Amino acid sequence: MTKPLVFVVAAALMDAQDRVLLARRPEGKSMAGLWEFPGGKVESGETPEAALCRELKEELQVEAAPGDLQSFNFASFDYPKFHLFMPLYILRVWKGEPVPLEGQAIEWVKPTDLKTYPAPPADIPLFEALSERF
Ligand SMILES: Nc1nc2c([nH]c(=O)n2[C@H]2C[C@H](O)[C@@H](COP(=O)(O)OP(=O)(O)OP(=O)(O)O)O2)c(=O)[nH]1
Repeated sequence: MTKPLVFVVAAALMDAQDRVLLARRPEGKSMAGLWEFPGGKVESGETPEAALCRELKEELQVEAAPGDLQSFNFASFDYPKFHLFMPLYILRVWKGEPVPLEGQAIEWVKPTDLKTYPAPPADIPLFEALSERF
């Protein structure tokens, strides 16, 4: 049996000091307690960029424009039950102060400190790429 391919889009919101916004997955979700990039699954009929803007509004009350999402990197990771394909965009421009609307903790993190945050395995190379670049 082949595993499902799950298409998730994620954003590294970066502030003027190049700090990155991480969100902690709440209790009750898979991988609870791990720190991840805001984002979520692309729904049928959506572009990846529209899906990410929708997720940012739902999770963080942040308004972003698809054209402000800059492609940065991607994860292609084989989890036991599915294969994750997850483009990561950098976002530096948005409207509103991020508010955690889904019970998640959020933190602004210096790229070089990302490695100290426990994260889903798919995210580790993305944390490394950000800390090398910024
Ligand atoms: N948003 C986000 N998801 C990630 C990251 N890294 C990573 O492995 N994932 C996985 C966790 C989930 O399996 C999936 C995203 O699903 P989701 O955010 O739409 O919904 P969910 O947590 O309720 O998903 P699920 O565990 O119920 O499948 O991608 C990341 O950095 N950000």
